[in-house]
Amino acid sequence: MGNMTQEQWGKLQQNLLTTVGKNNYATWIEPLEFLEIAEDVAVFEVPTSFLGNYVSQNFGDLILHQLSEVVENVRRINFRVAANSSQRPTRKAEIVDMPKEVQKDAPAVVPQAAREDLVPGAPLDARFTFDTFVVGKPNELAHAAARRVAEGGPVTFNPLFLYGGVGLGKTHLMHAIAWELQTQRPDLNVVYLSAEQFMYRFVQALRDRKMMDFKQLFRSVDVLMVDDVQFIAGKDSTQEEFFHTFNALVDQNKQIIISADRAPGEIKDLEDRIKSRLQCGLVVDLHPTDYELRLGILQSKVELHKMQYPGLELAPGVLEFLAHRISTNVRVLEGALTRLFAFASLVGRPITMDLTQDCLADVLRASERKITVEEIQRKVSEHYNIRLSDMIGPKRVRSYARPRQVAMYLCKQLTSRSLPEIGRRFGGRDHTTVMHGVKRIEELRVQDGQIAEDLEMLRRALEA
Ligand SMILES: Nc1ncnc2c1ncn2[C@@H]1O[C@H](COP(=O)(O)OP(=O)(O)OP(=O)(O)O)[C@@H](O)[C@H]1O
Repeated sequence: MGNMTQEQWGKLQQNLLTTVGKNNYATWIEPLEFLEIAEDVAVFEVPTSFLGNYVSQNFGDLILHQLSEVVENVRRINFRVAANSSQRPTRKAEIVDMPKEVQKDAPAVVPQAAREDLVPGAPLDARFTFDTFVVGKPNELAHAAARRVAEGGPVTFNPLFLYGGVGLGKTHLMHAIAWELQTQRPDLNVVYLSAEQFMYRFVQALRDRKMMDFKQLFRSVDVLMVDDVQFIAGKDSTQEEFFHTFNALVDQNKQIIISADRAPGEIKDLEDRIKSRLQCGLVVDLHPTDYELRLGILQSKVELHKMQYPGLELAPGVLEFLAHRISTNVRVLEGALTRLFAFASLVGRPITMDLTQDCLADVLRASERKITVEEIQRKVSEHYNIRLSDMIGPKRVRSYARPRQVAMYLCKQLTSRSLPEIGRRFGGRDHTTVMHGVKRIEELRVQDGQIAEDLEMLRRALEA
């Protein structure tokens, strides 16, 4: 039988720190208090049984191995939960200044879902599966990446970062991944929640002095999905905690999936170190829908409505009309269809073109297409295969200058922006520069067949 002094345990902890990394160490090893070696069992005190179980499963062998180099005949480790652990004085990690989110952003009453201490995830929507997700050109890459992650195989890109405008299917894809993983890999602990819920839970843990539980909970998931991460921009303490959670999981090679309404680099008030972390894996965007995708989505949703309202007739051309006219986002498209079916069934008439126009007059008016300068810049930079930042930036080489002029020309043609306004959105250029650019493209349009063709293609893509 051997024994170990606190000093030896201190040294051993140092070794463990280098082996498991700073984050894991702070979360899992530091809270262990060495008590004694009784017979061949090394006994540690832990603040919660959860921590004990986790350490035992994930670091047990490692600790045992390192212990056996210092003391003879240790064969097992035992974790004893500290008596009165819930009333124990707060540990170092829990003594945190209340962040400003607590006073400023968090509501006085934390939503019910956020109070379920031991369940970090939010419920999944049963309708959001891969089966119901319609794939088209604008979302095929995001869909393929989501499918890959949903296989639950070795982590190849971490994180998967999905971004795109409102209502384009980010949440749908994330839920689909979660459903699929739950079926294929029930052994994995998959957690989905919005960045807002992450913040509520963090704030609640601070208030209740349960930061250790919070950290353990989030660091023990196998797949973490955080929706709408732009929400934590400007919320310093939440960002800080998110960053640590993120790093701890990446260190353990656990899959992370993040969504946002824009690319990581474009989220304002998000710390640079987080931005760069978010860009480390695969960043894919969901493009605005095109006509074919909208029609596909409508056709698939119509099947459900027909089941709900059997016998309701749908005149040919109505879906095509809606796909053409409502191009804002899928949520609006779905809402329009639901309303149309409900209305037709109430008045007991078939869904004709006339009825559609009556019933949806406001939606149709509201979604009259307004093309923005940003959309034009994006489409044109994609078309010429240059980065958006180079199009807007100061470089004057021909390979950037020509696309820039094309984009300026299209802004003049397709938006109601003035020349000085357009100049401002192209990196603060003068209106005379814009004027020159527009003139140059007008000339080239006549002389150069390729430019004329590019312009036509871009215009059609923007007006789709
Ligand atoms: N490709 C698609 N196929 C089928 N349904 C879709 C598709 N894309 C979006 N939807 C539907 O559109 C609605 C909005 O999608 P979702 O909530 O996933 O959007 P989001 O990108 O997360 O938007 P937000 O930025 O508002 O959170 C959902 O009902 C979803 O099922």
